[in-house]
Amino acid sequence: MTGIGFDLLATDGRARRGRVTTAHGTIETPAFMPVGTAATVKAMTTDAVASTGAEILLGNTYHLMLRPTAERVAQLGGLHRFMNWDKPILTDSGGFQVMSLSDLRTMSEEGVTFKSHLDGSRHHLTPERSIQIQHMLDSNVTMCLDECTPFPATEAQAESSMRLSMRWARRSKDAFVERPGYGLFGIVQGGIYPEQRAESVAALTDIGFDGYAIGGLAVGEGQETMFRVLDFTEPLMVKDRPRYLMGVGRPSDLIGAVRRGVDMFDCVMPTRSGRTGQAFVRRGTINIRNARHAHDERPLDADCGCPTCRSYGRGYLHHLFKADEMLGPMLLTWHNLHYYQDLMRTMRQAIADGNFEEVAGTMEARLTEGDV
Ligand SMILES: CNc1nc2cc(C(=O)NN)ccc2[nH]1
Repeated sequence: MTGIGFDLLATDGRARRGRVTTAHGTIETPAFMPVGTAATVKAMTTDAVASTGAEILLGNTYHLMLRPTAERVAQLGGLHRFMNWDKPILTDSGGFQVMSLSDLRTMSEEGVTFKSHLDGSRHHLTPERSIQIQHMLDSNVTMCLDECTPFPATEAQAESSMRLSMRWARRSKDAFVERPGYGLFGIVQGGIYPEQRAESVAALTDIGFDGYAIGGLAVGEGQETMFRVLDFTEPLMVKDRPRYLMGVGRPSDLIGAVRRGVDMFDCVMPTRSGRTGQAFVRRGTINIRNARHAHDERPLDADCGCPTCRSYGRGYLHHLFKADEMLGPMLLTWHNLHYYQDLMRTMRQAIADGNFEEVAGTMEARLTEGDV
């Protein structure tokens, strides 16, 4: 196997059931990737993450290049060894974080220069450097360095930004070291504009990648617009390679995007909001800090089999958050990641069974029931 393998196992409408094969194991798709920003999925051990059913994690190049540096991670055996995760890892290119976290950024044809949000030190990221860093991290899935076009953007701005990203995609591909079980994904840009998205898909397909991400979404455009962009972009994409929708999303986003042919997702929602006391459940969301949970001995979700729901009541979880006890964020993170994996597992089974629309429709209806 050169690069990353992908088998399309079943389809149901535009929804797809597949399997990605890497040097560190396989990933059943549709798949959700927990975000492990600084070589840790916050508040979780890697064993706990594996117990939720996650088969692949996301690492952030921006954070790791600043601290502890890619050289240090390589010296300590690569990201798998460093963080004790022996399954697949996808790393992003750093581009999105540079634009959203760093200070004093200057963009040029060459790359992006920025100051670290940690200590103000200056750094330079080019397609070549980003690919090299991801190689040093021993990432199974490397992402091209691109520019995530801001929202809103005029069509001319989206076109110019996308074309820069396509030139960087070519440079990323030229810098990538091919290894069996390791792959490089291109990233489709083009804003909300059909012609720009089509040009980007064609440019990336012509270069040739192991998988294709859809970038530039979940940047404030709203769910309806995001789905509309998927509706005219996904049909243009090759069917024999994974599609990865970056930064998405809430449960209703995941259901709608799987329905539209997306295979892979990453999002900080289950982990970040878990740490703030927000639990995702089959009937919507619960903010455990709300006083109405103080005396409630029920679990977060009666249909959930996670360690949190098996052993702890809402009243206890409410107490942990009010007392600012670290077990609170741990237990809610664990529940949310488990729930997200249950959601993906349910969708995988429904596509294989040929009843995706019925199952998805039922889940979407329950999500709006509220009063959880
Ligand atoms: C949370 N929303 C969100 N949108 C993203 C878009 C990109 C992208 O276009 N990278 N090239 C990356 C991460 C994202 N996260």
